[in-house]
This record gives sequence, C-alpha cells and structure tokens, in this order.
Amino acid sequence: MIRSAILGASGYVGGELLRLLARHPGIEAARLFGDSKAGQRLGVVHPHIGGPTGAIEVERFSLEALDGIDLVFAALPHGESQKWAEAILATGAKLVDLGADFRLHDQQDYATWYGEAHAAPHLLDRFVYGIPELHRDAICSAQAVAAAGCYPTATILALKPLIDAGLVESNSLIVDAASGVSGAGRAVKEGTAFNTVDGSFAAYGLLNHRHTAEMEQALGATVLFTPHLAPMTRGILATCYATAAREMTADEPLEALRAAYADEPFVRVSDAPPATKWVTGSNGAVVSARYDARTKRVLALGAIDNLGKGAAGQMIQCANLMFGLDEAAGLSAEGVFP
Ligand SMILES: NC(=O)C1=CN([C@@H]2O[C@H](COP(=O)(O)OP(=O)(O)OC[C@H]3O[C@@H](n4cnc5c(N)ncnc54)[C@H](OP(=O)(O)O)[C@@H]3O)[C@@H](O)[C@H]2O)C=CC1
Ligand SMILES: CC(=O)N[C@@H](CCC(=O)OP(=O)(O)O)C(=O)O
Repeated sequence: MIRSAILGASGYVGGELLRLLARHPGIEAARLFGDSKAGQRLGVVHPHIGGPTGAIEVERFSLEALDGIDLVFAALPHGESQKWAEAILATGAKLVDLGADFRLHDQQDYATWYGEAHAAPHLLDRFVYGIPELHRDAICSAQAVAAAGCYPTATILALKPLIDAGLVESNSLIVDAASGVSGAGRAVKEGTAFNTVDGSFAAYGLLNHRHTAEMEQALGATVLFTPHLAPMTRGILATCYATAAREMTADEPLEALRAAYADEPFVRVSDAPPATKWVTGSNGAVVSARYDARTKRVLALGAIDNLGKGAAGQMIQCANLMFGLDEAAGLSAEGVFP
C-alpha cells in the first residue's frame, strides 16, 4: 500500500480526498494535517467519514511526520505549499499539489496574477501541470505535479482539442463559467453565505480572475474569462465561445472532441448540452461543442464536479499515474443523480 499524507485534510478538498481514498485499492491516507482544526478527530471534522479513519486525529504539519510517507497530497490555501515543497521533495516523496503555487511556469506571470513574488521560483520547472488528458507521459515520470485549477480543467478540456484541430481563432476565446459554492472552500465568508447565494446568480472576478493565466498558458491563447457563483454546492459548467477559423459543419467541433477523447476513461463527449449534475461525486468530465454558421462562432461546453475532476479526483488520477497504478483506481464511481 502506498502511504499518503494529506495537507489540508480538514478542508473541503481534503474531505473529498478522504472519501475517495477510503475505496482506493493502492493508496491509503496515513497522516492527516490541518491548521485550526489540528487536534480534532477526523470524524468530527468530516462527519461523512466513518470507520477507523474517523477516529484519526488531525495533526499539525511537521516534516518529521513524513517519515515513511510515499506521497503527499497538498490541498492548502494559495501560497502555503511553496513554503514546504522543497523540503517535501527532499524526503523523496512524490507531491501532488492542488494550490496554484506551481501551476504557472513563469514566475513573472505568478507575480502578476497572484500579486506577490514566488517564494520558490527555482522549483517551478519541476512541476508538471496536472491534467492527465494533456500531459499523461510527463505526469507518469514526475516527482511533482501541480494539479490544475477547477475552472481551467473544465475550460481546457472543452477547448484544447478545438484549438489543436485548428477550428478556432486562438485570440478570440471567451469563457463564462459557473461554479458551485464549495469551490470557494470551507471557511465562512459573507460572499458565500446561504443568504447571499441562495436564489442568486452572480459574476465576479471581472477581467482579472487568476485562472485566466492558467487557461492562457495551457491553451496558448488569449482568454476573456468571467467566473460566476451559482446557488449549488458542487459543479462547474464552462460555456466557451470562439471565432471559427473557417467554415465547417455544425458537428465538426463535436467530432474533434470525439477524436481527442476516444480513449479517455474520464472524459465523455455528449451530443446534448452537459449538466453539472451528470458528474456530481465523480471524476468525470462531459464536453460538447457546435459550430454556428450564422455567427461564424464555435460554442464549447465542459462540465465537471469542482471537487472531483476539478480537485480531489484529478489529484488521485495524477497520483495513480505517478505510481504506475491503474489510472482509474479509486475513481470508478459514477455521478450521483438526481
Ligand atoms: N474547493 C474546490 O473546489 C477547489 C479547491 N482548490 C484549491 O485547493 C486548495 C484547498 O481548497 P479547499 O479544500 O476548498 O479549502 P478549505 O478552505 O476548505 O481548506 C483549506 C485547508 O488548508 C488548511 N490550512 C489553512 N491554512 C493553513 C496553513 N497556514 N497551514 C497549513 N494548513 C492550512 C485548513 O486547515 P484548518 O481547516 O484545520 O484550519 C484546511 O484543511 C486551495 O488552494 C483551493 O484554491 C482547487 C480546485 C478546486
Ligand atoms: C467559487 C469560487 O470562489 N471559486 C474559486 C476558485 C476555486 C479554487 O479553489 O481555485 P484554484 O483552483 O485556483 O485552487 C475562486 O474563484 O477563487
């Protein structure tokens, strides 16, 4: 059994990692770290986790606690893992980091979009960007993976094959994406309180959301990205528009997606517009696309569970590849519907 440690085990992503690892045949959650909830039993912090794991106490992180650990999952607030990454990698453990610290390859981009200098720019090259459908071979041989952000995962899966196939003008991408409220993390905030969100639908982060940089890096394109907060707990739906590079049949973008994802275990191409509820609780992504001859635009859609393919599921998918396990180990659950 591969022994993993979870940094941020008391958060939403940590809880989802624990739920998925409980059924994983090859990776166990051996050490669990938190911050303000250190000292509490896991069954109290995450009442949905039962069994023996529920009795484990959340610890405060120390490097010594990584003794005998093969794999570290980091699900920490942005800026935290860059303080620890070098020391973690020096233990020989593999690291899958979900924060944004190591997703951008260029330290100047990081400073621009995150508003501060990177504390460990010399490590940026050691991290492979963690979307297996894009970088499977590199992930297989990596010691460190920076799992992709939630909005970028939905967007990149919907658009990348269309760019690669030369169907869209890469300087014309517009992405409107909506997220469930769990995407904002577990801490109590006025902007994500029930009375703020219930019965409402709002855009935020206009023109400057940090995920824009990640999308642009992965797509090699210019993106106008507008995130929205939707009154639901889980799910992301990215609706993407691009100027068509040429005339094509209405279904040609859909065929490009089918060709790109024919052998992918987690990406499904759908004729019908995808819904977030199709992937709730799973590591699935559903994508679709059309060409509109009237406006000469291509429309593409991507739906994921922000905590699944947008976070914990993708982290485990990457870890499976890094350890030569079955890529789908622990991730076979279908979505929960209705
Ligand atoms: N939620 C989502 O859908 C997605 C989240 N992400 C990213 O994953 C990361 C985790 O997200 P999420 O689980 O939602 O966040 P939460 O706020 O729910 O959890 C954060 C976790 O980090 C711990 N923590 C906070 N500050 C520190 C610190 N200074 N040192 C050590 N541990 C600390 C918290 O401990 P404690 O609770 O004990 O204080 C908690 O376990 C973030 O970077 C987020 O942006 C990425 C994709 C999707
Ligand atoms: C709904 C909501 O607030 N979502 C978060 C993004 C989700 C996230 O955790 O960001 P990373 O993927 O970069 O880690 C936000 O817009 O800041």
